Amino acid sequence: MKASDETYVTPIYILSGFLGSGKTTLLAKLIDYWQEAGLKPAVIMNELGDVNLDGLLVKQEVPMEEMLGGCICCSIRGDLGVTIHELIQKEHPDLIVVEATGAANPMELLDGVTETALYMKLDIRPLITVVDSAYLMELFDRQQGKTYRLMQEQIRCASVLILNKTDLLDSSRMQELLKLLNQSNPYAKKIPAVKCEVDLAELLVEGEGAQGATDEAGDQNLSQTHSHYGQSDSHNHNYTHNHSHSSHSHDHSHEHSHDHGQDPHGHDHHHTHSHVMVHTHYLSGPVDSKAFEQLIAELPRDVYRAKGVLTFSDTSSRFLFQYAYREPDFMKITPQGDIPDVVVFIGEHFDKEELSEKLKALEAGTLLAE
Ligand SMILES: Nc1nc2c(ncn2[C@@H]2O[C@H](COP(=O)(O)OP(=O)(O)OP(=O)(O)O)[C@@H](O)[C@H]2O)c(=O)[nH]1
Repeated sequence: MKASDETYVTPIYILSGFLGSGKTTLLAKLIDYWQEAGLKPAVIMNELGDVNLDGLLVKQEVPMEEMLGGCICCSIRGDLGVTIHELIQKEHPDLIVVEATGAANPMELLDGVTETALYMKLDIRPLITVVDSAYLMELFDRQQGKTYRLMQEQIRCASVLILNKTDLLDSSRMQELLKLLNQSNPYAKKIPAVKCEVDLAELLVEGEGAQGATDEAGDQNLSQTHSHYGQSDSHNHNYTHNHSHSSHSHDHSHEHSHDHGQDPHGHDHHHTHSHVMVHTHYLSGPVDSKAFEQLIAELPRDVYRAKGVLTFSDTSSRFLFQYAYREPDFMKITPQGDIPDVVVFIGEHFDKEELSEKLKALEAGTLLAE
C-alpha cells in the first residue's frame, strides 16, 4: 500500500524522554534506517523555545513541521491534529515521528494524537521513551520533585525504554537503574545504550508489544499491529471529527499554584512541566569561546538544558552547542539558510535576569574580566 493511497494508514511514532536525554540522536538514526528501507519519514518537532535547533540535525530532504514556542501536550496541543493533517496532505509520508519537547507529558500527547486518529487514518505506534540514565539516577538519589515525577510519567507510558547515556554509569548504578525501571514499568522492553546506538529493527519490532497481531498483510516494514493503547484499529472507523478541542481540554488553573517543590497534598498534576522556564538570547555577533565556556561552567544547577548556534571570535567555524546533564558539547556546522546566533536555556526557576546580564557581558567582551 502506498502513502499516497486514500486508504493508507499512516504509522505515527512518538518519541518521549526528558530534555537532553537523546531523542534527537535517536531520531537521526531512525531516519537513516527508514530511508535505507526505501521509506519516506516525516517529522514533527516541538520545542519550548522559539527556535528549532534540533532541526539542524535532521537531513534537509526530510519533511519537517515545527511546533515552536509552547509545549505540544499543553498550550499548542490543539495544533497537533492540524499539523499532522497538513503533513499527510502535503507530503504523503510513509510514517510520521513526533519528537516532543522533553518537558511534555506523554499521556497528554498520546491523548492529542488519539484524538486526531479519530478523524484521520493513523496507526499510533507504541511509545518510545529515551531515558537519561545518569540524570534519572541522580534525581532518584535526591528524590527531586517535579522533574523526577515527569521522568517517571515518561517511563510509565513507554512500551520501549532506551536507557541512554550508560557510559556515565558504572555497573552497580546500572543494576540500580534497572531495578528502579522494573518497578516503575515492568512491561516495557529495556534497552541500554550509548548515544542511542541500538538495534533499530529490534527496537521497532519490540515496540509492538505482547499483542503483536498483525492485521495488514504484505507490508513488512510497517505492519499494522495493535498498540498498547488500543488505538490501532482507528483506521477501521471513519469518524467525523465533530468534537471541539475544548471538550478535551484540561483544567490548567492549578498549574501555577504549585510551582515550587512537591505538592504536599499528593495531587496528581498532569502538567508537571509547568515550572519549566525557557530563556532565548539572540547574540549580536561572535563571542569569545573561553568566556562562553566559563559562562556555561557557571550555569546554575537549575538550568539543565541549553542549546545554541554560535560563532566564536577566536575560531573560524560556526558551532552547534549542546548542554545536557552539565556536559557541554560543540559540533562544527555549516547551517543552510539564515540561522542566527542564538542560545536557548531551559531549566526550573533560574534567575533569567542574572543570566541575561552575563550574556550581555559576554557580547561586550567583558565577561572574563568580571
Ligand atoms: N555522554 C553521553 N552523551 C550523550 C549520549 N547520547 C546523547 N548525548 C548527548 O546529549 C546531548 C543531548 O542529546 P539530544 O539527542 O539532542 O537530546 P534530546 O532529548 O533531543 O534533547 P531535547 O530536544 O532538548 O529534549 C547531546 O549533546 C548529545 O551528544 C550518551 O549516550 N552519552
